[in-house]
Amino acid sequence: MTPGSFFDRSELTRHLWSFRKEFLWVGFFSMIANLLLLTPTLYMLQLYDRVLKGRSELTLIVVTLLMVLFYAIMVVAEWLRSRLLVRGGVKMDEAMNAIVFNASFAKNLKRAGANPAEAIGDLTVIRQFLTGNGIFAFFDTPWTPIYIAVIFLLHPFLGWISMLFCVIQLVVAWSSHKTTVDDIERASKAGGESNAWFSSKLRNIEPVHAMGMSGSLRQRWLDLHERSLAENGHAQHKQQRQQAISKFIRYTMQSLTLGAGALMVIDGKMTIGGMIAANVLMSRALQPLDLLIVAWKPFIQARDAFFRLERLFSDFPELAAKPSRLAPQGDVRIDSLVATAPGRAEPILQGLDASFAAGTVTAIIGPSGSGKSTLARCLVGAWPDASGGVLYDEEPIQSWNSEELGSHIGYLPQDIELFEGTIAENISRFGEADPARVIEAAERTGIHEAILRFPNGYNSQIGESGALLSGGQRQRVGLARAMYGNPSVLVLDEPNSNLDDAGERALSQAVGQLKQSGKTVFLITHRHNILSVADRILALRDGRIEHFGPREGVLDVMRAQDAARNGNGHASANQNGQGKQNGQ
Ligand SMILES: Nc1ncnc2c1ncn2[C@@H]1O[C@H](COP(=O)(O)OP(=O)(O)OP(=O)(O)O)[C@@H](O)[C@H]1O
Repeated sequence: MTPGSFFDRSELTRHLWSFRKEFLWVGFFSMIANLLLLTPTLYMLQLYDRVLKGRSELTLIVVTLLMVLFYAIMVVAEWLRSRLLVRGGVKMDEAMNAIVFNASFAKNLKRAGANPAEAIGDLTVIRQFLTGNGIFAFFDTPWTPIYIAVIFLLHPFLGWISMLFCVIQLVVAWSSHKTTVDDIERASKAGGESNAWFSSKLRNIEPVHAMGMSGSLRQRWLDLHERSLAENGHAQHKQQRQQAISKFIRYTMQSLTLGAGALMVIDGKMTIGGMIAANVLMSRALQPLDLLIVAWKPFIQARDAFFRLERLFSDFPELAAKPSRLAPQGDVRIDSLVATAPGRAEPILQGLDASFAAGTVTAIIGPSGSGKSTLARCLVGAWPDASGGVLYDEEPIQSWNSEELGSHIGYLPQDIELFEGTIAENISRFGEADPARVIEAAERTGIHEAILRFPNGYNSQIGESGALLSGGQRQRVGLARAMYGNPSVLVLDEPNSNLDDAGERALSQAVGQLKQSGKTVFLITHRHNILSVADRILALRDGRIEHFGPREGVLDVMRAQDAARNGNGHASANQNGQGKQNGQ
């Protein structure tokens, strides 16, 4: 069998198609389970119409044994179909999770504002739908007509009544679902918003406490919470009213079937056994319809999740692995680099050109908001929405295998961004830790001794985002992570912002060693004492290069400009050297 056009339309549908065998088996077991659901009806008919009339104990034993056997087969069939679906769901998850991870990773890198865990959540929603009870409704509902057909065999009048009742049941359940679904969704959204708001404030509890903000924040939360309570109350009220109506109609229908059967018995058109059997069959026929209505919402959620994932895969397809290359030598060039943040239209960097030879240290300076961190992100390829380019060894950064290149880059972001785990795991970038290299990196940043003083040394857990470390320790662990494995290029965004004098000395020493071993280092800083280790300075202003050249030359020009701004106009840039240089 080849996939039909629907199953051929995307990677996701092709994966679904690969589970067709499992679905066929589930259909087969559903058929057995549903046919054997007729067991109580048949048993009852045999008891009333054969055993009791004939007063035959042997018949009773035989039909009872058959009944037990049928129930056993039915239960095994139900168990097997559940097992198949659970296994299929897990297999589907396993087949898809790496692709979902990569695609959602690529999406988050491009659009920082998007819900980061949406795609993983979507995969879970689909798996839960496929392995939950809801999907059985879709396998069981087609059997409702069979039950009704058997009722028709008992008596056509009862058959018509049961058909009518099924339609009523569907209409009632559907209208009750329709009346309540929006309110339930609003209530759950309001609850989620109120909880999310509360949790986000708990994460920043210290300033809240220190600056006495809890009263006003509590008032804001109470507003949200009260809205959530009101929405919940409203939704529950509607749900209960609908449930009462449904209950009334269901009980009435059940008894009316019995009453109609009794009428048939009085008229001599049916046996008592038939009357009771029809009643049991009626409730069997209605059961999958009930389940179908309950399963409808998860089905819609799974369908939406499915389409979202399809869109994600088509927007961020798995790219063929880029060819392996030797480690970069460390020559970096930026070529007419125009870059902006994900989701922002106006460019932040406005056409930068510069080259940085291996074995040089460049300090990137400039006022707040001038684009230093943006340049750092472009240099490490974290913000790929750039035009122009960043080239490593004269090859565009996009043409490198990003995981391979990443192992040759050391990056310390401004917010440091450590991960929950041990110190050793963080330093070794959660790869296979080489203890000697972990220690070497820690020693370079001067934190080795401090780590040894922790109760579990390098195996100490650092908590979420490194919360159990001090600001300076976090920064040094982040620096050690950047230096781990001797990368060719290091981009350190404000590496000394939390360091004490000893830390700064260790950093300067480490940068000196990196330079000597031919590494290319970028230091983004507001603090001028670290500038002494830089060979060159690149000064940014409003996303453009204001100065770029040897350290002393640029510093002289800047001093002259400062002096001119402060009224000592005689110290001009021309007297003092290079002005804007080309970075040679
Ligand atoms: N994620 C983002 N989305 C939209 N705009 C951003 C984003 N990140 C930065 N910007 C904007 O880009 C500009 C440059 O920011 P950037 O962080 O690169 O500056 P910076 O020179 O590193 O500043 P600082 O010295 O304060 O860290 C700022 O105007 C900022 O508002």
